[in-house]
Amino acid sequence: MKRIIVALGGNAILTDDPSAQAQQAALMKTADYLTEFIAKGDIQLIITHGNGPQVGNLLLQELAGSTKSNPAMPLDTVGAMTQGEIGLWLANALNICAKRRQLSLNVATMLTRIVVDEHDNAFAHPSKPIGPFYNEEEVAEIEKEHSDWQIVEDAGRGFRRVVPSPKPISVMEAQAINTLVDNDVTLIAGGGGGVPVVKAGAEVHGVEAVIDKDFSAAKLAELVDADELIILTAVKYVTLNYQQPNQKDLHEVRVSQMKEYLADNQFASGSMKPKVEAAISYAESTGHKAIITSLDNVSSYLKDGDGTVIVPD
Ligand SMILES: Nc1ncnc2c1ncn2[C@@H]1O[C@H](COP(=O)(O)OP(=O)(O)O)[C@@H](O)[C@H]1O
Ligand SMILES: NC(=O)OP(=O)(O)O
Repeated sequence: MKRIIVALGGNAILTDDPSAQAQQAALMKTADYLTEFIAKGDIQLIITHGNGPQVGNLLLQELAGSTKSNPAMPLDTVGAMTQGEIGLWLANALNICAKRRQLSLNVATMLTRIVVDEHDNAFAHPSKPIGPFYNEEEVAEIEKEHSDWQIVEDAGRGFRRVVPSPKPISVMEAQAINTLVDNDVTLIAGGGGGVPVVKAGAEVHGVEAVIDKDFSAAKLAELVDADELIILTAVKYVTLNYQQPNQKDLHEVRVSQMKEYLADNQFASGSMKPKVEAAISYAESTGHKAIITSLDNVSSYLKDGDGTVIVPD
């Protein structure tokens, strides 16, 4: 049986409608693709997912309802809440879809803490977009109310708040994760990139940041000695000259070649670049391949290997 880590991108969870009902419906579709993949491939999946829109939205709700006797929770705690929220929906959806396909899956969601360096440069340079998109007038209003927020333009799609996104160093629940995975659990772990924590001696405490789930997925894949890392997003291929007349799909690419494309700024920061970096890091450190493709292509990938496949040199 192959052990594969998948990292689910935004389109696997959120459509235009951020209601709980719509997100659960999106996750049902996602679970349908994933259980088809499991059924066709004799695969054990370990799943991680993003939380950028959800953590930002939940933080806004916390702030809007905050009073002295019922204060808003900090970002790390809100991140943990979104692990629970999305982990719950995804586990339910996987159970339903597995039953439809007569698959016997033992699904569990693990609240995962990921150790980061409190001196990571990312704390001085927030880069992770969270929550909704704003237009220029809305940004002007928000800046009056939240002078400490950093808001940036997000790839031509509008403006979003950005928060620090330190790199994952290690996984607090490493041993528990390996125990579950070795016992054939279909594990949802490291959701939202994991809750970022720092260690000070014997103490552990959460820090206000959001880790990129693609980097956490690569860490988890190394941890459980996965055969492959698959990063699922909205596009079937990573491309060169993205959205230019000379756009070119990438199929199988060696790590050294991918590094050259990275150096050539082919991949947008905050969207495709972290995926490519995570894929390179995984392929280099494990000698296994990493795949970036679309959710709806995941079963075809199994059949014909189609998608962007990053292979070690
Ligand atoms: N070179 C590129 N090749 C393909 N897609 C790219 C490229 N550069 C930017 N993108 C965009 O990046 C998106 C993936 O990033 P994002 O939407 O942030 O990921 P996620 O699926 O994790 O939410 C793609 O759907 C595409 O719109
Ligand atoms: N935490 C994280 O990477 O979330 P998104 O994928 O939603 O940005």
